Amino acid sequence: MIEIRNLKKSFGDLLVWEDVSFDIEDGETVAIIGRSGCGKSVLVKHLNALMYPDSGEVIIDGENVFDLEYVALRKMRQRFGVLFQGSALFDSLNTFENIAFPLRYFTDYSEGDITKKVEEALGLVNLEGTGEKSPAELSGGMRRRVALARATILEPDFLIYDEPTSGLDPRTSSEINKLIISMAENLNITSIVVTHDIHSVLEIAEKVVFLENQGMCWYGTVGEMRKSDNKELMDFITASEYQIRN
Ligand SMILES: Nc1ncnc2c1ncn2[C@@H]1O[C@H](COP(=O)(O)OP(=O)(O)OP(=O)(O)O)[C@@H](O)[C@H]1O
Repeated sequence: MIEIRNLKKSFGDLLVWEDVSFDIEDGETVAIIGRSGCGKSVLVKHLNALMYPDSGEVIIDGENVFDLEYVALRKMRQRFGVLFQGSALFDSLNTFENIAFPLRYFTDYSEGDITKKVEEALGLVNLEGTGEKSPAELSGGMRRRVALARATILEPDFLIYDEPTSGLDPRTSSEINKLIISMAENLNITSIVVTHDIHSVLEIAEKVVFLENQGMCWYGTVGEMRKSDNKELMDFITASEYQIRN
């Protein structure tokens, strides 16, 4: 479980947000939504202490991540996988080597074990037989799936998705959303998804954190969001041009 308690972050005179508090239960999928620049990416960087707050705590399984020393910090960070915006694959490596990269870097698995794990991972994202292809030969949706296989290859407890469907057409976005759900279920991963895409939120998330006006404007389940009369939240959703009340 991740407990976010009274977080405040500023950069010089710029207050990004303050008093952000919410919980992420094991195995659940939480969406972080809000306008461009409201501090979604900054918030998720606090979860594994890639950024430190002005004040507040992030408690993972009882320990405040901002108190951890080098070895414990490294260990905690290894519990996180990240799916970066735009996939961030290594163009010079083929699909197999992109997925194998974290195994080569962080483990001492034999070549046979690496091959077995990468092939399993390719199967999980429905990309069997594409190991030899370079990222340039893949479609946007396929690249996203390779990135997902790479982000999960070390079997993280927590997976941060930064705009996982941005730039994809609705059908491909839906395929990625289904994979996010199946990854969460099959690998028992707790997922934190930064997104502008309300349709994705409705498809994949159990809880929603809405950032606005330098704070956490609304937090609740997707079911509660459908019925909410929070004006800022409704304005944001309406602006997203999606009728959730239908
Ligand atoms: N390292 C940094 N130093 C200074 N300011 C920063 C830094 N990182 C982010 N910011 C500022 O903090 C604010 C929040 O940025 P952040 O990237 O978290 O927004 P976001 O909600 O993820 O936006 P988007 O949806 O456009 O990706 C922005 O004003 C940004 O310029």
